[in-house]
Amino acid sequence: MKVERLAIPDVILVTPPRFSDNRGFFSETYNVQRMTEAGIALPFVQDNQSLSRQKGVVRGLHCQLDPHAQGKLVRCTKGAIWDVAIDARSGSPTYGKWVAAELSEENWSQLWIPPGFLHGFCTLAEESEVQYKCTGLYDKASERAVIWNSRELAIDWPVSSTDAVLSEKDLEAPEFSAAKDWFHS
Ligand SMILES: Cc1cn([C@H]2C[C@H](O)[C@@H](COP(=O)(O)OP(=O)(O)O[C@H]3O[C@@H](C)C(=O)[C@@H](O)[C@H]3O)O2)c(=O)[nH]c1=O
Repeated sequence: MKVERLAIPDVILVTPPRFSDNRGFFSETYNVQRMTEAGIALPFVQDNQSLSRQKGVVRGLHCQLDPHAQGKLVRCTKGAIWDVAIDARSGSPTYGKWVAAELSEENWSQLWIPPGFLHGFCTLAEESEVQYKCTGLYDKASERAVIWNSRELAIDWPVSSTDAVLSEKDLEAPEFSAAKDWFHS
């Protein structure tokens, strides 16, 4: 399995091998031993899947507060997304910094986003399907969001503000400064 630490080293991009033959392919998309060796050691308790019909759908930037904070292992099983992780742990040397990776049906990569990070993605193709494992259960009261195009983060999104498609809830989210006390490193 290919393992790459990104510019924020706690964020890890992994690419499990795919074994192709005349029938199609086989892949171990999660193996606790290999993921632990790669640095993804927390136990997962919930699996999620979402489908976004259009290109330019933006979901995020989301997190849950402690004790319901979630680490997420994200992959794209159909289409393609641009996946973003933002360090929201105040006191961290990379606080307020972001990293991104393209995840697609084709490149088969997965992005590990630890607890204490905001997460969001933008679809690069129609009918994009995203699946992710979470280390914490959904807890509605603990959910928090930051506006996707927060000026304070200057994320280099592959979609313009006029073309992006967001939920009403996400359009009402505050700037990143609202997140200053959400997590501590
Ligand atoms: C996240 C979540 C939502 N829901 C429900 C609430 C709501 O009625 C419906 C849709 O929820 P949302 O609009 O929040 O879905 P979405 O905008 O796709 O939210 C997701 O975005 C990405 C970026 C993440 O990182 C995820 O953790 C999650 O926050 O699904 C659950 O039942 N369980 C869950 O774990």
